[in-house]
Amino acid sequence: MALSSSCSTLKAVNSRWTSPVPKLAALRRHSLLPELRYTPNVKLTATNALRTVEQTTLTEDNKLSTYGSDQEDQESLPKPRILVAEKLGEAGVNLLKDFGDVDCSYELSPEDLKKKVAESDALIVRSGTKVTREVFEAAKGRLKVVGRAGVGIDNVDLQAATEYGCLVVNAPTANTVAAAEHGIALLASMARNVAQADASIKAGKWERSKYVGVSLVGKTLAIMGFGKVGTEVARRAKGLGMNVISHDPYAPADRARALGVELVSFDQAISTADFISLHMPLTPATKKVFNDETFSKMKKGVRLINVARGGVIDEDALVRALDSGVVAQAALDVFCEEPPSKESRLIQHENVTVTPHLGASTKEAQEGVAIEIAEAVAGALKGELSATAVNAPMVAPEVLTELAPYIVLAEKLGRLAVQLASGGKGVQSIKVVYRSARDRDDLDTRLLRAMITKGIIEPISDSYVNLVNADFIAKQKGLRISEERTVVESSPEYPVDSIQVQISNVESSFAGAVSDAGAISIEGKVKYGVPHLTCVGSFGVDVSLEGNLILCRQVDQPGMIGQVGNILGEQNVNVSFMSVGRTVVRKQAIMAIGVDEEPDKKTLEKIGGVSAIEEFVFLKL
Ligand SMILES: NC(=O)C1=CN([C@@H]2O[C@H](COP(=O)(O)OP(=O)(O)OC[C@H]3O[C@@H](n4cnc5c(N)ncnc54)[C@H](O)[C@@H]3O)[C@@H](O)[C@H]2O)C=CC1
Ligand SMILES: O=C(O)C(=O)COP(=O)(O)O
Repeated sequence: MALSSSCSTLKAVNSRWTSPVPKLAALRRHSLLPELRYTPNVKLTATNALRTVEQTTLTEDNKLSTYGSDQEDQESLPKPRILVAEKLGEAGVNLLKDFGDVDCSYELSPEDLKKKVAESDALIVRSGTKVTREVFEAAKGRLKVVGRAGVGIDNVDLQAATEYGCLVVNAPTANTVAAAEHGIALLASMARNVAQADASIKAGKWERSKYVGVSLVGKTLAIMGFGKVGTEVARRAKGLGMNVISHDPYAPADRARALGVELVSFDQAISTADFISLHMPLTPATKKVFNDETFSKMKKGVRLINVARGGVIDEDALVRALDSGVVAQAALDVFCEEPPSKESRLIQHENVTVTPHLGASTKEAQEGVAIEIAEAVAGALKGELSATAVNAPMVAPEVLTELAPYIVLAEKLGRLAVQLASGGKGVQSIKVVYRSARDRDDLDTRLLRAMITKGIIEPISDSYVNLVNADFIAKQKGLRISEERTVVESSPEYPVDSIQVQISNVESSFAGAVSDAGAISIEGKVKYGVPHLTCVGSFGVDVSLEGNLILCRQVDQPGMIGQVGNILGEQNVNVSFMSVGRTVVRKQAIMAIGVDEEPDKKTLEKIGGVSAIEEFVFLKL
């Protein structure tokens, strides 16, 4: 099929892999993600552009290499090669075969995987294949898409993928029910000793009194992480007559209420539950969150189910809790190391039931996941935008160059705003106000909005947010993000004068950040290319957004800067910036202090102990 250079439909673009196409350059101009396909050695791609922009090193060469030249026209193009490295449902494989050359090679050694990716345009994996930096290095730019046939992407080195310009997509919805059902299966079989009794009877024994179980009805189940899987577990546990509570600092209370689930604090959840089921992602904040200290707060005889990720539990501490009887039983589908060592005391413990990461392993889920990932991978190879892309912004290079410092500002404002929110209600309603001298059509705020969303969501989830998936993720998380433009009389040479992020209907950990209108409100500007915080609540400040930040609200009186500066100095914490903002002289002021290091708890307590300081908060940027 021949295409003229005026062809602009996606359908025409899509035919590129299935039939000889003479005018490659024409297609490149119309593809939504052209750089994913035709520039194996590009320095800047849709995927790595953001990283490049964050480092503000976009060069003219980069731009040229992204879009190439018309000299690369070819007479015909081969089909893309897709390496499927783990068992994938047949429907998905067939879908891929319609589109490319599919190589299903399972259980490859790391060395063989590296050899194969050098000849593959796409790679599809589940949780058993580690897609490391070495894999991307070995691919030498050939690998354009990695598809994770499932939710968790902790086995893919996303930073390396981004650096190598490789798009990563996942299949976040098709295995939700399967994971929830497995959680319920483990809950019920653990309570009734099904696995232990089965092993006993097969060993020729008949031990009826040894395997007396516990009932579920009327018992309290704490669901840690009220996301897609947690919600489905709650629905099912309710049907079993259990009293369901949940801890999820970011879940909307109305969604929980609708299911008759009470959202409670972490300590309340673990100290009152008879059963605890884990459904939070593995993030730096949740790593080993179940440890000696938290086990000691649990009700003696609690039962634990983990279908999320092994890394949220300190496995040695769990063995100690099982030995002491604090945890009566545990049912585990996931482990810090998979497969776990045969000698693992945890695996061998008589009160532990284990399955080999089977949460997503139902016929139905695997067919669903296979189709979801096959469509995402094929779509990405065709140059379409993917709703489940986890690392791919796509904006014209010249727009990226101009927006670079504002992108950094936007993410930092999002990150700061969410850290100022507290209380059990969850963040739901966010308003972004851009003040700009530009015409509406002349300012593309998608990337800025995406970065604010990223800043808000990333500290509380393992979702990776970018231009492609920001709206999708925000919607999934129940976030409503509205944007407003205010025209100001400044120079249209600069795209944005200021960005304000407001979060309404939440309590704040820092009352000074709440505006007269009752919303958490912070505003920032770019000054000399550097993002600055310029307003907190009703207080004007001016502090560069680098390192970390301490905000103090105090009585406006002399000597405050000195006192706090001395406390930080004594602990060798370097102050990078300091700014004081006040509304009425000698009444109240806000002090914004930029610090290079993270002060320890004692230092922060000392700051809080200064008599004129009414409140303070430490924020990570
Ligand atoms: N065993 C298996 O085969 C499977 C495991 N999973 C795993 O289950 C987990 C949950 O998956 P989904 O529900 O699809 O994800 P999700 O993103 O829909 O839900 C995660 C929830 O955890 C919450 N959360 C974040 N930090 C938290 C914290 N510190 N404390 C409490 N809650 C917190 C989030 O707000 C979110 O609501 C993931 O880690 C996923 O990889 C998912 C499918 C199958
Ligand atoms: O989707 C997930 O996060 C899972 O843990 C499922 O993993 P799997 O695809 O079965 O290896």
